[in-house]
This record gives sequence, structure tokens and C-alpha cells, in this order.
Amino acid sequence: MLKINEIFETIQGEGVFTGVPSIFVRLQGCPVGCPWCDTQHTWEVEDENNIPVRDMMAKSTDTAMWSAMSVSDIFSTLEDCGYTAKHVVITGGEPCMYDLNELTTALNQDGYSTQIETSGTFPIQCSMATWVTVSPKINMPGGLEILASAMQRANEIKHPIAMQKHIDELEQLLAEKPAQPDTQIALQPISQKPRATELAIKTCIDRNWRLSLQTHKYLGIE
Ligand SMILES: C[S@@+](CC[C@H](N)C(=O)[O-])C[C@H]1O[C@@H](n2cnc3c(N)ncnc32)[C@H](O)[C@@H]1O
Ligand SMILES: Nc1nc2[nH]cc(C(=O)O)c2c(=O)[nH]1
Ligand code: SF4
Ligand SMILES: [Mg+2]
Repeated sequence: MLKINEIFETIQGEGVFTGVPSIFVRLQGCPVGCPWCDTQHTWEVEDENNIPVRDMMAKSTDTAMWSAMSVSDIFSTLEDCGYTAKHVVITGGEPCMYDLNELTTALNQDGYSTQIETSGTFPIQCSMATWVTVSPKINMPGGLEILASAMQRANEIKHPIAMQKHIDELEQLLAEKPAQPDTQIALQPISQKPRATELAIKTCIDRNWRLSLQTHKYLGIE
């Protein structure tokens, strides 16, 4: 069973798929603890926060409540909601705490494209067709071997930055744990801070990397 914090339909706000109508499946639980994380309500998995699916789907604010769902429960919910998006983004929390092979394979077979947003701190278990966005959490728990294999699997590396140190860390990581030659590299300013944004723009131009903005936050949408 997967522990689901929320399922909703919106526009993908970040990275290469920015602008694509997407169904978001947000999993509960993350032990990484990035100080600037914008989804801290997904960190803890408390048994007393297990609620029925209809209550989870009715949530209107960010809470730590979650529902245990099978892949077939998730399909029933997508059908009940009448979503039109054909791209599914699996995020969290840290989605790779879970084996996502069954979910991503079933979604692909049903005609959905799939994407995972992950920190590279757990082994990535998903269909070959899944687009993997790695937002590498350098010096965080997980270990170098897992991070190295995440870098290899990544279709996109999307690195949140606020200062030069974060860019230096990414460059060192890319030198030591190389990505594939066609992997897209993007910098994402942390929390829309003007100085972070300015630094990201300048560095992206210097290195010919992409800029990823959290466009949903500028738009005030989910
Ligand atoms: C909330 S995380 C969940 C998925 C996974 N745990 C990860 O870190 O990739 C989704 C994306 O949001 C980014 N992110 C989280 N908080 C952010 C913030 N305050 N500013 C910019 N990006 C942020 C993460 O780095 C990641 O790319
Ligand atoms: N619109 C929108 N786009 C997103 N891209 C990545 C998100 C995430 O929280 O993983 C996210 C999100 O929460 N909302
Ligand atoms: S790994 Fe992702 S969900 Fe976990 S704390 Fe960092 S940004 Fe948040
Ligand atoms: Mg988000």
C-alpha cells in the first residue's frame, strides 16, 4: 500500500515539464529534512493520521493526514475525479521510499506518462518510461552509491539553490557522479528569493543550464 498525502490536478510548475497539465500524487514521509523544504507537512508518517480516502481527497489545506491506497484504489480515485491530464507526477515527501514499479507500469499501460520528483536518497524503483527528476540532496542521508545511481537514472537534475555554495556543490557532484550526456540540468531558486533567482539566472546563462521557476507559486495555484 502507498501512503498518499494528496492527489490533485494542476499544471506542472517546475522543470522540463513546466506548463503540462498534470495529476499530482503526493506520498507521505521524508527523512531528509531540507531546512527550506516547502512540504514539511509530509515528513512524518503517524499512524493516527491515517484517514479514509474520501477525507484525504476533501482536504483543503496542507496537513500531515494520509490514506493507505493500493494501485487499484488510485485508479478508482482518478476515474472518480474525472481528470483530463494524461501526465502523472509522483512526488512527496520522498516518493522513492516506496516501490513505484507497479504504479508507474500500470499508469503507462493505461496511457499516462509518468514523472517522479526525487531527492536521490533512496533507490529509484519505477518503470523505464518514467521521467525521473532528481533534485540531489548533497551531504544528506542516503549514501553515495544511491546518489550515484540516481544521477545515472536522472532524465533531469533540478537543483534548488540560494547561494554560490549550492552551485559549487552541484558542480562537484556532477564531476564525481556524472549524469547521462543528455540529462537536462536546471537550477531552481529556493522559495522565489530575489537574490537566489538573480544568481540562478546568471549561472544558467554562464553554464548553458536551464532555469526552473516554481511557476505555480507565482500564479498562486496548487
Ligand atoms: C517537495 S520536493 C518532493 C520530492 C523529493 N523529496 C525531492 O526533494 O525532490 C519537490 C521539489 O521541490 C523542491 N523544493 C522543495 N522546497 C523548495 C523551496 N522552498 N524552493 C524551491 N524548491 C523547493 C525540491 O528540491 C524538489 O525538486
Ligand atoms: N504545480 C505544482 N508543480 C509542482 N512541481 C513539483 C511540485 C512538487 O511539490 O513536487 C509541484 C507542486 O506542488 N505544484
Ligand atoms: S527531500 Fe524533498 S520532501 Fe524531503 S525535505 Fe528535502 S525537499 Fe522536502
Ligand atoms: Mg510543491
